[in-house]
Amino acid sequence: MAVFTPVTQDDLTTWITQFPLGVASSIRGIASGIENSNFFITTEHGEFVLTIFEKLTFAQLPFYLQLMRHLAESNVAVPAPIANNAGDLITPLHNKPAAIVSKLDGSCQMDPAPSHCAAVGAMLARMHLAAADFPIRQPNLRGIDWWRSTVPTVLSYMAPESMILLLDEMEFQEGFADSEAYMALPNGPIHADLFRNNVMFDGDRLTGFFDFYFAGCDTWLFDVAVTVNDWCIDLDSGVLDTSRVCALLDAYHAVRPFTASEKMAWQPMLRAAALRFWLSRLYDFHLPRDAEMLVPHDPGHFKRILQERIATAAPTLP
Ligand SMILES: Nc1ncnc2c1ncn2[C@@H]1O[C@H](COP(=O)(O)OP(=O)(O)OP(=O)(O)O)[C@@H](O)[C@H]1O
Ligand SMILES: N[C@@H](CCO)C(=O)O
Repeated sequence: MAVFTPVTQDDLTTWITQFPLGVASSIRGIASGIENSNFFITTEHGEFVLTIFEKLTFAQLPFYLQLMRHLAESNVAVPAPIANNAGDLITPLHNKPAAIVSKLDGSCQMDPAPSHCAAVGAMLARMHLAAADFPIRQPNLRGIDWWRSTVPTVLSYMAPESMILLLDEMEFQEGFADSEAYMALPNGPIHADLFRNNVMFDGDRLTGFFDFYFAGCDTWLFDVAVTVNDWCIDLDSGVLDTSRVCALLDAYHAVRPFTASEKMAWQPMLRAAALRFWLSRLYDFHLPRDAEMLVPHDPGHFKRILQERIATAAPTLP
């Protein structure tokens, strides 16, 4: 159960008066999710999602909420943040930052077909283009600087064979990050965590991307690689499914054509995207916040994906 900070109906009834949403009639904790406390709330104006941020600070949050507002205003389907009567998108609740956003219709597609991957690829490209003129800059907080500081922390928990893989990959990624092809990659605000569980579909219609709380400025190709590494694989083996990869990449390319430098950087970027989630899962597994409340994601899943990307070339970019 991922409600770290409980909110009662009484808490909500008082707090909601600062929003133009009328009286709140219900609140229900959302069990899934590992980062924040999430609730579905119903008010006189409809259904919304209330999030209490457990780690992100008041200083970091404007980037995410303003980005979602910017995208929603650019007709990219994402939850629209609701401002309170003073115009603030982030307001304290139980001494933590909290926000209300619109609720997306539908449910997550956990067994995607090529058509779902194509819808995700096309919208990802539209999102990158729409976010390009977003004025706030905040780095991807799970980028290479975070990898550098996290590797020494997790190494002591790892078996020798995994340590060697991790250290070798870090060395490879340091070289990649210094390469001319990397420096030439187009960048801007990215979602950075666009897994199957962060996209809603109503039937076959994509109704929105959500959970922007790992978003940051980074290369667009990293976002594509994170997405492909989750949407286009066999979950047991990590092996890429060519038809889903091609559907996603072709649909992305039709909206925002890949550049020559992106074509050169594709294979190492898939490895970078695997490394990022192997590392965060290792960290959460060995240094859990509250061991009683969470079943940590399996780090071995992304170790397998990394090994597979090293061993087998992915379909090339169109
Ligand atoms: N705007 C929204 N509209 C509809 N449902 C939502 C929305 N935001 C969150 N949810 C629901 O809440 C669940 C948890 O949300 P979310 O993924 O943002 O949590 P989280 O703690 O950041 O999780 P994680 O980082 O593990 O993905 C989602 O799986 C989804 O069912
Ligand atoms: N998508 C991440 C969880 C954080 O949102 C993972 O699967 O490790």
